[in-house]
Amino acid sequence: MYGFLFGAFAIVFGIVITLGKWSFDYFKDPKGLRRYPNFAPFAGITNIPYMLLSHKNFRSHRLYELHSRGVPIIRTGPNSISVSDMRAIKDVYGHASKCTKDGSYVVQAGTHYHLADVVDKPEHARKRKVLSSAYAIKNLEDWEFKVADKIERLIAQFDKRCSTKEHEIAIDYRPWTNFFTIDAIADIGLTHRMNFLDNGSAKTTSMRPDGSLHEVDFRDCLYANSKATSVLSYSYDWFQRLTKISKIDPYFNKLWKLNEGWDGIPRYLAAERWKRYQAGEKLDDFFEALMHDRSGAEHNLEWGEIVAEITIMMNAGSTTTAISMANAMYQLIKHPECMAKVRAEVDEALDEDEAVAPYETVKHLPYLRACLDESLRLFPPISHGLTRTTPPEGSVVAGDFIAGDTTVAVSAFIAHRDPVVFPEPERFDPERWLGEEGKELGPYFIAFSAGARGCIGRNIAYLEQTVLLASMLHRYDFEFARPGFEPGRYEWQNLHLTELPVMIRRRERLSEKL
Ligand code: HEM
Repeated sequence: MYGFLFGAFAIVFGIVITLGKWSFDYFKDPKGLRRYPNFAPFAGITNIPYMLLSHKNFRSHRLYELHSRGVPIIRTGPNSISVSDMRAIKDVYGHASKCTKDGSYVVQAGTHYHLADVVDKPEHARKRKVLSSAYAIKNLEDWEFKVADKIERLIAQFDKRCSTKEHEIAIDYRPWTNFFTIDAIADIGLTHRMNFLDNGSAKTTSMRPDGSLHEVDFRDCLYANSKATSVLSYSYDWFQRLTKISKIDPYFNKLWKLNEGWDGIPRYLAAERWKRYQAGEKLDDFFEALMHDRSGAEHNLEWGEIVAEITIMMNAGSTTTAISMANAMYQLIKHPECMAKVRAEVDEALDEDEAVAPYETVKHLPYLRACLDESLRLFPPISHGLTRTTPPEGSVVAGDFIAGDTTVAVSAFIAHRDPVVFPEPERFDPERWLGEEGKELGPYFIAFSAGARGCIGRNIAYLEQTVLLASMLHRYDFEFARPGFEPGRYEWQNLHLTELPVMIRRRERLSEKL
């Protein structure tokens, strides 16, 4: 009885002390952050309101509403701010910026950092050098046949699912874009066949730490990680404890279990590829570039680092591009005048019976690229503000001095809606990207972030998106399976669209020839 009372008293005492300290820090305000409005009550005292926002809502949309009222800097947590002023892009992410990735990357890292979560600048530069040969445009064009192979497999599936005058079939385009990008990156990166396109499913093998294997769903596992970390990673100091505590909740418990399945997928893929490497197979892929440079000098990476790099490649290398492909198709179906224009451009460039668009032929089609960029502008697959910390001496961000070790973030979703740079920001308007005026938008387009930590996979993303979209539009007509369809949007670590139910028909001009 006394033990129970003592325990309850200790918990209440702990809560009171913690709340007291948070409030004391808030009013003491050593960094001068109280001058910025809180996005919600208590946001200046604790990260809990932002974590709740992240759990329940589209956080960048909420911040956008607040910034649109003419507030350039909003406090999102005791030590974090969201900035909508476009000058902040250069100050926070630019090559000359002294800001670095912040604690949210550190708490989510595994035993070894990978290219995307390493914070230390020299260590990042070392990794980027190793990986840049793998991601170089030269390799990329050599690997185009791997992408073309995936297009052929997708076409084989879509041909079977085409609607006809007699028989209408609705398919969800969204998962197919994911099967496509996962199959493609596994082949480019590891010469591994996932066969998701052939199977129409993301079932795959995961390896437990003890080496035993089990079957999991790639997308379910990866998205579970994305959902859980998009909430909990905003509490840096408490992340590990919250991860344990959150397992009491059935929702989070399920996510963390699925996340174990996710950890096992790159572990399995790395082990399989390693066996082939050990057996002396010479394969032309990303893994080979991880092992040694072009002259054959070994990189001698630790096993944990190799698995970490494969993890980020399979994650960042598939999810973002798949979302982007589904969004572009959604926008084009929704805007038939843009669809007609881009299709005319593609048809003009391709032979009538060409099924897979060669990259060389379609990569410079201006309207096709403009459609992709406009879709990325409106719904950037990484939409939330990427968190950076100011250097210890502080830094000027958008004209304001921000004290050292403060988290600052500019959301692509918000920046891309600045009406001065992007007039009528909610309008899908590919024309804005054309000509000289279009080129001037470059510094404000941050779908791939910017500076030294900008996306290394951008070339792969454009290769896959351009070839896929051109091939699809050349072969099929698309329409929403439900007239007036609008997708739901979930913002986890990525901004997902729920589904994209469409009907596909072989274009008459082409099918007549068969
Ligand atoms: C449309 C597709 C893509 C979009 C919108 C995108 C977006 C981004 C963004 C915003 C970042 C910065 C992340 C941060 O600061 O936390 C990033 C980094 C990165 N992306 Fe992508 N990405 C795409 C495709 C890819 C692909 C296909 C790959 C790999 C094959 C890839 C691999 C990476 C890696 C490794 C980084 C970390 C780079 C570094 O810190 O040096 N991405 N990407």
